[in-house]
Amino acid sequence: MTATIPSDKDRVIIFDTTLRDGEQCPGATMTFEEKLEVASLLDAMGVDVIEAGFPIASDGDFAAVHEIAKRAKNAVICGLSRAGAKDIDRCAEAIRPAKQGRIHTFLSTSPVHMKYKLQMDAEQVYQLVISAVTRARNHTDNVEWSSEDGTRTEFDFLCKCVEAAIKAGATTINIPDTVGYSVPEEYYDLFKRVRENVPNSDKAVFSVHCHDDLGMAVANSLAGIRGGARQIECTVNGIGERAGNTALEEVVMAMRVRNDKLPFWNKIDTTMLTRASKVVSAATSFPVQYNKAIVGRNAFAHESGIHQDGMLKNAETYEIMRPESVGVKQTSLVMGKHSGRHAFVHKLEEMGYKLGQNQLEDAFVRFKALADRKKEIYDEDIEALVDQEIAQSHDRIKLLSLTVIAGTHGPQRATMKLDVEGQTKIEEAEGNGPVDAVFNCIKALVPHVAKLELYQVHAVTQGTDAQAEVSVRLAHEGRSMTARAADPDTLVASAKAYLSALNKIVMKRERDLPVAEAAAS
Ligand SMILES: CC(=O)SCCNC(=O)CCNC(=O)[C@H](O)C(C)(C)COP(=O)(O)OP(=O)(O)OC[C@H]1O[C@@H](n2cnc3c(N)ncnc32)[C@H](O)[C@@H]1OP(=O)(O)O
Ligand SMILES: CC(C)C(=O)C(=O)O
Ligand SMILES: [Mg+2]
Repeated sequence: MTATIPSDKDRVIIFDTTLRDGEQCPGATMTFEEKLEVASLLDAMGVDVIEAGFPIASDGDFAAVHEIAKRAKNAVICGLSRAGAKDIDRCAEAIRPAKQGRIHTFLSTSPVHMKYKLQMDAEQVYQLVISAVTRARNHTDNVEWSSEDGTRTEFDFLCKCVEAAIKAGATTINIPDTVGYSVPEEYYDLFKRVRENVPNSDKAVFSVHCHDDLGMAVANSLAGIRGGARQIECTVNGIGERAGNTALEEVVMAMRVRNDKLPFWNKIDTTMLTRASKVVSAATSFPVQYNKAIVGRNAFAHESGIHQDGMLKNAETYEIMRPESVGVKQTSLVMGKHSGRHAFVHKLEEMGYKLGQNQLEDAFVRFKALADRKKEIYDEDIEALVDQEIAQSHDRIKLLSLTVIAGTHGPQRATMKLDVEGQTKIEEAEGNGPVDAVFNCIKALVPHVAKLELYQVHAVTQGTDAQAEVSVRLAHEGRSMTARAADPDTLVASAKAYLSALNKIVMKRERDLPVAEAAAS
């Protein structure tokens, strides 16, 4: 097999605008320190161009761009500016310390933007494109020009502006889908046609910049690359104006995983993607949706039994990339109501349990019952459940059912059904509180002289649906018997814990006496 050497013509420049377009979305403002942290991570991750801010916007934005420009080791540091002298000069000053700096100047070219927003005619816009790029070019030879609202721009006018911008010295031409309006075929076509129609198009790198208003930012970006663009403007976690920008982690992994259909490459160290996502989420306080591609908490998690079984047999059954490739330690098989026996056994083995077939079957039935009632099943839940299963397998007294009436109007009343050595017994009792009623039921069903020494309740995990773990200590014949039981219902856990302690007493004596006598003695 011959290894394919990636060629420069297929190299895609990753232009990250998390700190500029990303920060533009309401609520995502980052502090100076947070911006430095994000920039340093992007630089280390292999991002080619970091758009660090919009220097004319505020002194804070200027300072952040300036400091990032000083610190960047590898990336080109870029600042955004409108098409005016003041903006461009301020931007040039901000990026000055960078080893490699870029001025990114933009101007709207669509009829609606020109008429209503800029209140300029096409000729004025055309002249302003030339003067802005020329001014930027006087500061640096790395100039990007964007035709804002490019996808709603009249085609001939777009080509005319692009040609003029390149002639004036722009080295990168960005045609943004500013309002997320385009569809992949159309965006592909746009780049193909602009590059074919603009005579000097070979003198610039073309760039895509997509918004996700119709959920097509990633698909559109990749279509633009197929159409000849070689720079993708994107943000970590896809944050940005309105519905956001193209998600960096998604385009990067799409090109890695589907290189057969998208034969392009980039320099990103993909093992840093998850960390970048977490850092940006923390800096912006924007949570990452659980099912977000690549970096969502469920991106490598499986709860359904059929999927878990497949994953245990071969990871390729349900995963198209390895979690390690994006910096996630390992696939997680989440135990829940959709899990099956294969995953349950695997989980038990991981936790160090080896159960016999019958015990396993019982534990699985109880696990399913618990999962039906509880949103998240933690390892501690399974531990409590299996420990109980093991402890109860030899029990002489078993709880069959329990109903308790509690509330503000006492006395509280419990109805309990027990299996006592194979015999079903039912009793009803009142008490001073529901727990007392439950324990009185037990005393009525299995009369005994053991005294309750301790009763304690803990939550196994957090949340109002957490299992309650109850400890009970009974004093009998000068010795204490302690037992624990867990259940999402505190009263059921209380009954089970009491019965478990009682069972221990009974077991001690059962070789000599029948159960009722043993308990009564
Ligand atoms: C598609 C995009 O993402 S574009 C980038 C959007 N990002 C931002 O706007 C964030 C930073 N912005 C800001 O801090 C402020 O808007 C500033 C500092 C840039 C300007 O503030 P102000 O001077 O108060 O103007 P304001 O924001 O109210 O209006 C924008 C002005 O810029 C003009 N303008 C808009 N785009 C451009 C452009 N590319 N080139 C020149 N002028 C432009 C508008 O026509 C309007 O001009 P007017 O004042 O003559 O009507
Ligand atoms: C400034 C430009 C590139 C932009 O963000 C857009 O058009 O969406
Ligand atoms: Mg944008």
